[in-house]
Amino acid sequence: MMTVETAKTIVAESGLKLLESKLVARTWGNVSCRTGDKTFVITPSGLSYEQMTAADIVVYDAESGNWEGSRKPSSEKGVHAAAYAQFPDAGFVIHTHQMYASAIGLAGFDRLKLTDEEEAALGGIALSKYGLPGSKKLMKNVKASLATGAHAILMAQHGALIVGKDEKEAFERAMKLEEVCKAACHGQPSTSGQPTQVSEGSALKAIVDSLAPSFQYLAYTSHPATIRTSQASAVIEAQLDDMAQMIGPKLYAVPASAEAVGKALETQDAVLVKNLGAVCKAVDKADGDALTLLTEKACVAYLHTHALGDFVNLSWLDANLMRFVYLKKYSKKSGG
Ligand SMILES: O=C(CO)[C@@H](O)[C@@H](O)COP(=O)(O)O
Repeated sequence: MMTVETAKTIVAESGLKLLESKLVARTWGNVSCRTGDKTFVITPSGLSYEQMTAADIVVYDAESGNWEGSRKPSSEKGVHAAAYAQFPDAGFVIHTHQMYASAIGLAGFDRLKLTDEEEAALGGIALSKYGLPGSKKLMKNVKASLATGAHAILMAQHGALIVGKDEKEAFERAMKLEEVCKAACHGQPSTSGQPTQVSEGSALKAIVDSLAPSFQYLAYTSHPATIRTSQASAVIEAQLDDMAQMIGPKLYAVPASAEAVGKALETQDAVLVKNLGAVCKAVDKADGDALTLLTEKACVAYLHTHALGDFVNLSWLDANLMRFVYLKKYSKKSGG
């Protein structure tokens, strides 16, 4: 078993790897490494990965529920503990909000056709029922899925939990999971059977440039899924936790004019711009990058569930509760 200090260093570095590989946005997701039969080290709750160091990593005792560290442990420590309890040989656990696994976690899981090699590489795959992030209900549902023997869990309407014997295996499984889910995802506009008008990036940029003086920071994206969704619907509802939290219960599409986009951004943090993509109102580049990634993911998820005719919107209460908690609490944590 590696030393606690070594484990803390690996976990801090893995958090940044999670962000850089776009398996998460902002401070979502979490990483842990086993240090004993009932103990592991885990990332703190709500801290940005760019500034995270080994000193921020928390030592958690799953038996007593006690923890040591200068920061509170991840709110998802329960699902990590469940993974280590289920698999004695588990050495590393990551929770992601990865795009395509999140889409398949919404719909189409029963249509996944994995080869024997893919199934073996993942260590088995299962879909767990929904529970609010950090809740006992979520932990119970993930625990039930882990009990099937699967090491890759799609957490419905949330993300994924991946278990490995070490960091290398856990990350390889996360990337393999994204690969097989992307292949099965209908959120790629080209598979939606309709032509996608590739945006005139300059038209979107012209709108952003004209609005820039009125906002602290504007980010934008012309990801094909945002264009396709802007053409398909005037509003989409949150199907995934992190959209509800960082964008809100609804994402609206408005006409491609500076006036319409500017007006929408007075009350919304992200807006789809018809035929062009999406614009996000942020405090800085990191915030803007997170918002554009979540907007792209929400659109991929919408196109996927729309193609399968299987919408799974979050309940009004859950979506608004997560938005409230995010604005009042979680969004304030990033800097520690
Ligand atoms: O979605 C959430 C938090 O809202 C969690 O599942 C996770 O992604 C991030 O939680 P922590 O920052 O680790 O407490």
